[in-house]
Amino acid sequence: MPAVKHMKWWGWGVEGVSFHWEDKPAFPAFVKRAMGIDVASPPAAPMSIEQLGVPAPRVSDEVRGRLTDAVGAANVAYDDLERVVHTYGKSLRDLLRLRAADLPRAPDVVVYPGSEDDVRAVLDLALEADLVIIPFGGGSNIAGSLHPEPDEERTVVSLDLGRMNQVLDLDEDSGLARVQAGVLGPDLEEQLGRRGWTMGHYPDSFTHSTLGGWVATRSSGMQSDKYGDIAKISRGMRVVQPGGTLVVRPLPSTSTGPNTREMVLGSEGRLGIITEVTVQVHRIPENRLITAYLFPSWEAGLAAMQEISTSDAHPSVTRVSDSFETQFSLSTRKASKGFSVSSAVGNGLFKLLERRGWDLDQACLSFIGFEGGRAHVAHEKGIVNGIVKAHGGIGLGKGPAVLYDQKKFDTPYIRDFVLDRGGAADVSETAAPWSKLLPLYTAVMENVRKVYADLGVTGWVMCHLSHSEHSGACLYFTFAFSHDGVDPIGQYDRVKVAVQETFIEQGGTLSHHHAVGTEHSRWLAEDISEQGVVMVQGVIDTVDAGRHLNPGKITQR
Ligand SMILES: Cc1cc2nc3c(=O)[nH]c(=O)nc-3n(C[C@H](O)[C@H](O)[C@H](O)COP(=O)(O)OP(=O)(O)OC[C@H]3O[C@@H](n4cnc5c(N)ncnc54)[C@H](O)[C@@H]3O)c2cc1C
Repeated sequence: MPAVKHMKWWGWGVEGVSFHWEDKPAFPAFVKRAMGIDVASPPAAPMSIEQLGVPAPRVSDEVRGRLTDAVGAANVAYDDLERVVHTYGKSLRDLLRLRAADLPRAPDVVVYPGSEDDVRAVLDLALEADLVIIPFGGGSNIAGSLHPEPDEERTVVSLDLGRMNQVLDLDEDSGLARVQAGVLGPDLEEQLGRRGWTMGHYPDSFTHSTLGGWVATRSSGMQSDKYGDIAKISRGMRVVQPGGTLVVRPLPSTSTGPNTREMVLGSEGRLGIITEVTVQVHRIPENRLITAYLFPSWEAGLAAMQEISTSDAHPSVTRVSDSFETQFSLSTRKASKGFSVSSAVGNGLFKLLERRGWDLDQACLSFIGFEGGRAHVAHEKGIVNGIVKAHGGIGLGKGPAVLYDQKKFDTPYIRDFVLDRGGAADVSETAAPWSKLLPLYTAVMENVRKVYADLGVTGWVMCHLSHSEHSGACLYFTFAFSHDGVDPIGQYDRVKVAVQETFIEQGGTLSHHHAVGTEHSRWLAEDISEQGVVMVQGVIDTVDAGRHLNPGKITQR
């Protein structure tokens, strides 16, 4: 098979890497209190791929022959491991299904095209032989955007773009790079970095997600405050569709509407296969600085973020955790390095804050990022320091922020650790105007705790604000509980529905950056109106009348 990197079939990240609590002294007590989990309890026995009972591939000899003709025998796979890796994304539901050997339908074949001509050949075959195509990037989505419909009778082809991973052209005058859609985050930044450029898109899933996947899910990276989300970064694209190839030229702006670029963003494979994207790139900044702050309350932190968003400072990152996420963050700090509960208490900071009247259980940790020339960074930091002070916050310096920056891509491994010990954890995020954020937050926290009480489970819910815009921001909730072992998916559904319904009731969107998929599609009409769904379905039906492209996602049809 081609040398395309994939994650573990049963969890997050690369084989052999996992979360360890032994060097984090506060973690055992925290996870016991939050979820009732004993870190010393033996983990669930690892499953073998044979235990999944993967359904046999349904592919005629003729289709096998023609797929080989289209991309070469070395780039077509029928084995169980390849097909399982390409069945699900990484949502909690996906992982629980795998652990329950719940695999009603897997792709019948995985195909690795090496060029846009290969993609065209596979799509033309799909139209002629009535096959289904599901484009695959890194498989990191958490919205149920990948799995075939359970009752799909046609042959399902997973089209993995992983061989198409090159920066094709860099227009340095315009700051535009033409890039193949299958490139993973680190490979993209490495190719741009060699020439002194960056795209600046760093989702927490950066290491295992692709440019095409980001566009197809309307992704947002942690530095979106400066670089914009993928909708802003992507200027041009090429999309192989049943009727022809959609070409969106990389213009800085246009009044030609309705906008086809906007239609492809978030289309989750339903409007064709994105083969190339022309993205906005920037010279690597002279300085990159992330600073930590501590606020006396969530309300103070939120008010400060709002003021920063409308100030003359334009930080690259704005993030404040509520007190619950702050406690979680402190529990995962290593004993010996930088800022930790013990070192903070030891150096008297917390005692000083208590003397000043702080309730430390309410303290909220914040990270603000700055990028640019030295004078520019100093100027912006000065503005932010003033705003933080005005809202009662204090600066903690670079120490804790350096640690945050180093471990941000490791945090996802914690979920597998928890899953192995009878726990369930997932996230839901939304965006809403500033005026609605606090009531929305309060309602979500109350409603999740009510569900935990109804279910009789020990659970935790925490939140941070990030991705600030002029008119509002994203609230990102993480929920975790120890399930009863009998019906974890049913229990997860109760919590997830409570969160999502509260988002809609309180004026938020169903997701700020995780897309619709199948996980959020039941709230689509409430989010974009019934007429909005009619328009979206109309575009899908026009482009793909035969439902050959990832059917069932976004609109459930
Ligand atoms: C731990 C974790 C952290 C995460 N953090 C973030 C975050 O910070 N920000 C964020 O935005 N998201 C985040 N996500 C969600 C996920 O990483 C994004 O949705 C990402 O954009 C998916 O990219 P992918 O390449 O993995 O796509 P996949 O999961 O492979 O596919 C997602 C969808 O896009 C379609 N697709 C993929 N490639 C193409 C293509 N070339 N043409 C057409 N359709 C295509 C697929 O058919 C599918 O419908 C996170 C997920 C996890 C598990």
